[in-house]
Amino acid sequence: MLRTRIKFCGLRRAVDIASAVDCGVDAIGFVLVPASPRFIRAEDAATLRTRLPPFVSAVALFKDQDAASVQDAIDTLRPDLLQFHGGEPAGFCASFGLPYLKSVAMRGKVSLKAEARRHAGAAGLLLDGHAPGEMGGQGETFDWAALPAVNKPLILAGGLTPRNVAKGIALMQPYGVDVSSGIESRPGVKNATAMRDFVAAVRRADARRAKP
Ligand SMILES: O=C(O)c1ccccc1NCC(=O)[C@H](O)[C@H](O)COP(=O)(O)O
Repeated sequence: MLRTRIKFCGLRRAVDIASAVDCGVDAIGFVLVPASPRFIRAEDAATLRTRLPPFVSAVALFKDQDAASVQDAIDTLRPDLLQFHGGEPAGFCASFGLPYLKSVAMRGKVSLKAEARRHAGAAGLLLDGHAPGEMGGQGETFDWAALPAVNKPLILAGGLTPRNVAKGIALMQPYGVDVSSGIESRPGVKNATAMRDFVAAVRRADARRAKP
């Protein structure tokens, strides 16, 4: 059976980490972008990271930060995966020697094939609903349609909620889904019921996907 991978992003509280892990999430994103309302210091993220059991990954998010700040945060948090949300070139993203996701702002004209070529070294592309240059975590969807075949895992993000995630999975058949504001009470404060409903909706969509 297909299993859409699930990442919850922008967690800042131990209680939210515990709820997310209980739901069966695959990855937790820590937003290390100082301008974000979900910003968490790498030291605090490292403390929360100790609560992640085996097979739940820690993802460190950055947006247009300099190499020294990114490296400092990596040294402190020791994430499994990096996620770059700005205009970072492929060479910069790859220079830290860790697998990375590159976000693609889906507002405007985008060629996913060109992005996949540009970021040939990326572990995957994260398709987000905001405009180029904006921060992620805006709760904005984009025009969902069948995805072109690219030789990279594609992660659907941007404005997902427990109510619409099944539709996104059915239309786009992504490798994974990523959600932040759709499972929040307010920025950085997650809602346990919404987290549970989100995972349940993904699993129902997976069960439908598996049917011939
Ligand atoms: O969440 C932020 O504040 C943020 C700031 C700067 C760069 C990225 C950020 N978040 C990324 C994400 O949370 C997700 O990858 C994605 O954008 C989905 O967010 P949402 O539309 O709120 O579900």
